[in-house]
Amino acid sequence: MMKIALGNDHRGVPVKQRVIALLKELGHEVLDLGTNSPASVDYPDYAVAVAEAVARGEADRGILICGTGHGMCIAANKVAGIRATNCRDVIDAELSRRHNNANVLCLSADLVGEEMSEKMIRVWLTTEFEGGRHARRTEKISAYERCHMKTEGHC
Ligand SMILES: O=C(CO)[C@H](O)[C@H](O)[C@H](O)COP(=O)(O)O
Repeated sequence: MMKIALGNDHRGVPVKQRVIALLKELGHEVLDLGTNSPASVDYPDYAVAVAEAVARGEADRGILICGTGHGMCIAANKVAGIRATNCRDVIDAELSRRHNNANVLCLSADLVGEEMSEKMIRVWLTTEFEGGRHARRTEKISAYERCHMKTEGHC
């Protein structure tokens, strides 16, 4: 079982409640980093909070939800050690694990139904990274991070 950090903007609040119920049903621990209000917020604040929790090892994986998933994905990938992918179907979610070892799953609250989001989460949580040639590629990303990215601390 894993500890999953969750973050969302105002558009993701209802989907997040479904995601929490699913994760608990599957026996995972949830670290809910907000928001839990319909008031408008800025997605980078939640993307970075979740990404840093995963990068620091405070959570095993992260799930982020905004209107499209794009903003969350762009922001989360600014944190060293994060491989966030914005997925729209089950194959997408599976390949993001098998080939990319994705540790943050970004979801669209507006463009993907809750049933599909649940299916993607089930697959994403249970699919292993294949390693091999894919590990060589993710290691190149890690090498870039080590050379060019700050690994801790905010500006
Ligand atoms: O980040 C996004 C787009 O890439 C998300 O869809 C946001 O949820 C969206 O931009 C928020 O927009 P709003 O009009 O302020 O609700």
